[in-house]
Amino acid sequence: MGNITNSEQKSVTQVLEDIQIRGYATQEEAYQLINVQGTQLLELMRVASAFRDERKGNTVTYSRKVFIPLTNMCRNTCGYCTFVKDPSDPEAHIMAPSEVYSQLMRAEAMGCKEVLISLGERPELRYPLAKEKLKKLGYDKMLDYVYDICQLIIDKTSMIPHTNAGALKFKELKKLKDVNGSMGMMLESINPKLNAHEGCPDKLPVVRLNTLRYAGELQIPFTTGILIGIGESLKDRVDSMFAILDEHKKHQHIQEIIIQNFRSKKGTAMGNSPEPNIWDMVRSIAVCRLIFGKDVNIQAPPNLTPNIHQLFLLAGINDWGGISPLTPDFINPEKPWPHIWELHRICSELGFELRERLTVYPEYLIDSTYKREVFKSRIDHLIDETRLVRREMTV
Ligand SMILES: O=c1nc2n(C[C@H](O)[C@H](O)[C@H](O)CO)c3cc(O)ccc3cc-2c(=O)[nH]1
Ligand SMILES: C[C@H]1O[C@@H](n2cnc3c(N)ncnc32)[C@H](O)[C@@H]1O
Ligand code: MET
Ligand code: SF4
Repeated sequence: MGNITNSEQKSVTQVLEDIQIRGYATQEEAYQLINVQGTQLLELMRVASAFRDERKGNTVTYSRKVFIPLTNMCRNTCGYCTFVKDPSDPEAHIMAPSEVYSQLMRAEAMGCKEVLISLGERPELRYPLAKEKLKKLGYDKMLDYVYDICQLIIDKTSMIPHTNAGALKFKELKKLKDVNGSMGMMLESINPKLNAHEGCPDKLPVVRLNTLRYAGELQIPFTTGILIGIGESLKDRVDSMFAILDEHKKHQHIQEIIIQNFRSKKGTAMGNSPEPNIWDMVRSIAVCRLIFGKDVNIQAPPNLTPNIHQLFLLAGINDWGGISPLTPDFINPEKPWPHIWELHRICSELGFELRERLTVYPEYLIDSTYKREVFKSRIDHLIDETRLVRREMTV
């Protein structure tokens, strides 16, 4: 790790000047910046903020969404997750199409434009009971059901699906691409040895990185990110960001990076693990901004750390992600969304303007191979509604 008192190293001020001139940070520079303190931290935040301002102006966005937790059964057992339920748990479920449908109707009436489908990964491969429940709905594989639910959303509503089904194979992504505006999966961390991910085949970094690569090859506008505070080192944080950058450089498809803080929950393997502090978040956001440069969209969830939203703005985010007027964050249900008017106030106090956006960022609709005519007209219509500035849309 970079040691800021090492006489052979450039000063933080010098490093930040170099980054400003070049327009992005190198890996060595990021190692040096990920742990800065005091005034140097303020300098880091100033440069990260300036990068954000240069391309995003004072606009900060959010997506008005409804969350559909299609199933909470999962073949993984992440040490931080309370969303996952064992099939023997009375709360374990697969949502029936009629349940999904009635939520969709409510969401549309409330002005939601994104449907976030988020679910446990491949439960049918681990649990006979999950397989049986799925069979009753007429499916062998959970992902085939996901496809049909996305199709239902397209057919019956004006909302746009965004699926986060975790690690997926090329063929699975290829199929889901046609029925999603954008898709997502958190890398979590590049470190393959975290206790948090013991016994989680889908959390192996190589498997997650493959998913990022396939999504790139398929030109799917993709949301990914890292979890802060699950046992990774500071170096791991930087390395995770560079692993994402490598994939993005190949295919320019990463529409958004989420810097998400681990929240410790009773009853989980990590129930007694310490949570990251706000400065871990601030440094990670600012360093991420400097690594990825001015164009990238950086999101930090507004419900996982109440009361310090303005620090995230000063660290360089330009997005709050999905906020729902209807459903809780099922992954962190004990953390309510701030009211949208409250977020408006928080942003405007610092001179930022909060605007609604769609699940897919308009500048990422650049793939002329999209055969998804349905999304083009829908997105045109919704963009008018959200007052979003259309930036060089080519479709
Ligand atoms: O409510 C949530 N939304 C999550 N979202 C949705 C996010 O807030 C936005 O609504 C979408 O990414 C659209 O930009 C994710 C999306 C991804 O693609 C990958 C991971 C997440 C994680 C969360 C999450 O933990 N909670
Ligand atoms: C959908 C995403 O939610 C995140 N996730 C799951 N559990 C937690 C938690 N306790 N705290 C913060 N984020 C969490 C993971 O990063 C996953 O990829
Ligand atoms: N299981 C998926 C993942 O971890 C999405 C939902 S997590 C509660 O990436
Ligand atoms: S975080 Fe996702 S992959 Fe991990 S146990 Fe929960 S639902 Fe499964």
